[in-house]
Amino acid sequence: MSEANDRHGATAPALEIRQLSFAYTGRPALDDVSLSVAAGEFVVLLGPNGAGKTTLFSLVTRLHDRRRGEIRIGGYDVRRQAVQAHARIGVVFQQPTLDLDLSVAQNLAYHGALHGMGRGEAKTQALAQLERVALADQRRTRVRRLSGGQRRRVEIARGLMHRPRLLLLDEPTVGLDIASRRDLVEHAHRLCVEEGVAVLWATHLIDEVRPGDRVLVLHHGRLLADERPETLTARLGVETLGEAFDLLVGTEEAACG
Ligand SMILES: Nc1ncnc2c1ncn2[C@@H]1O[C@H](COP(=O)(O)OP(=O)(O)OP(=O)(O)O)[C@@H](O)[C@H]1O
Repeated sequence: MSEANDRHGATAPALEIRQLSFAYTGRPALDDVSLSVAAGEFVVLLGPNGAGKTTLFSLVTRLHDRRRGEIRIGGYDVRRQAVQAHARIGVVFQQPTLDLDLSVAQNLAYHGALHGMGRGEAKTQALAQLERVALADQRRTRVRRLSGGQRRRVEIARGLMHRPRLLLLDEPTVGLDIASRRDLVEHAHRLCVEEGVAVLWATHLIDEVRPGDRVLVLHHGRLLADERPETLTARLGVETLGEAFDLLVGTEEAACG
């Protein structure tokens, strides 16, 4: 979708957050967070439980809205230009949100209708996205019969049906085995390279970070690092990203993996 870029210049980031702060009934959950994700970029939002990752996603998607700061998607302000902004986001939530008693295709058709897509367009997009995640031949299967990894792939296909430029994934590998986790990480990287989709991947698992990924370390609602693993380890004078993470957030809260 180049419309946002046409209007806002080719350099409009897929996501831009400026000085974002948010509190749940007086308790700060995000404190002055600024970040930007370029078009087609893969960025890991790494933080232990309670760091504020889900809260940040909730503010981008406007599940919560009482906050300070600015959020733009593809150059569009999520409050003042909500329709344009939200047409450009796909989301895979931490908790699975598929209807287990519907088929894969029915789940995707429902999403297409929610996004105002015609039936024909929704069907075409659903098939194209299911092919990308190698699940086209399962489209008539009830979701209940799929494995955890397959369900997550269906959610990614669904999140991309309306052709967003930014895909938010909130701990998408929770509960999956190692091979399925690796497949999902690889798939998300391919989306960036082949489709130009920007991906913000939230996790507490260090082993989901790949060399070359940009890593945002979030802890107690504050952004403590925004750099490549190799830059971060060199800056902190340690060997591994795990050691760097321990130093930043404290060993007692260190991510596993
Ligand atoms: N609805 C809520 N009401 C009050 N406090 C909340 C609410 N949701 C989250 N919090 C608190 O806000 C902080 C950030 O939580 P958040 O869920 O955003 O973190 P997270 O990084 O996504 O963690 P996790 O990986 O455990 O989901 C935590 O201290 C959490 O207890």
